[in-house]
Amino acid sequence: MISLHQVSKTFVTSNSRFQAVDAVSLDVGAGEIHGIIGSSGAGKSTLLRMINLLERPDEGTVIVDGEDLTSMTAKHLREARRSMGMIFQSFNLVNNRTVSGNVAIPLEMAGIPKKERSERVREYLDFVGIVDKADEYPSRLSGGQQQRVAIARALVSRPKVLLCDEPTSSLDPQTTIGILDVLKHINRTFGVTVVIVTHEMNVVTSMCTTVSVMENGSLIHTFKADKGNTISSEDLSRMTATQTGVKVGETYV
Ligand SMILES: Nc1ncnc2c1ncn2[C@@H]1O[C@H](COP(=O)(O)OP(=O)(O)OP(=O)(O)O)[C@@H](O)[C@H]1O
Repeated sequence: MISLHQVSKTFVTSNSRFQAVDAVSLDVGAGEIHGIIGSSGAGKSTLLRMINLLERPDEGTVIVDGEDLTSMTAKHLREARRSMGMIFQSFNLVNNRTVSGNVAIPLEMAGIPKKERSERVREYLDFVGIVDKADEYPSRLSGGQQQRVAIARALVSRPKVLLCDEPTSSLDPQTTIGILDVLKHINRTFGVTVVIVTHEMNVVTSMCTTVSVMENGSLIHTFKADKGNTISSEDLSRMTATQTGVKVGETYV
């Protein structure tokens, strides 16, 4: 479903250059839940953002669902991006729009008629369990509820891929479990391929079927779970703390 081939990214500022991602190749199969772990600054978010070309790689190719995003025109890329949803640690909701108004944004941009828009918004708010909050504003919701709105907004275009950048890092453990359940449910119900950047051990062990470990911009290891299972903590424990950047509570494994 996702194939990154030798992608690299260097950030250039007025007085420095920093290679965040260095010739990484990665394949994520359809229906997988793929974790990206590694210590802070290893290049995880940059790699994730290259999948939908929020960061355009300096070199290499990005192929999603058989299409080479790196060689597309801007118009074609905008269309291709509709098959990829994305959620963030900080939710990124529009505060002066209601919950429904937020979820409707991708449908408005795609020119979906109002009646169909309302039905789809309701369907996905129902799916994430917050249809009763449809007319509230984001500031009146808890962090977990806000992330559910963001998930509904990412799903409403019926994407094939969901990119998650530390989606539970600002949530408490109980709320995290609820959000992970929603993400697993999305994967099982719609067959959506999920790629998730995380620092949290329970995210990896409770849902990931494959995991990439990044260090200094390179992909240094990939784990695959046994068929039908998720990655075990024993597998991860073979890596050193600095390599995985994954923590249980405050303890790195
Ligand atoms: N837009 C940018 N301009 C300049 N440098 C950047 C930019 N984005 C990222 N970087 C640098 O690239 C490196 C990798 O960043 P990235 O966010 O991908 O790491 P990460 O592994 O996700 O880190 P963390 O776990 O702390 O979020 C960091 O040193 C960061 O400062």
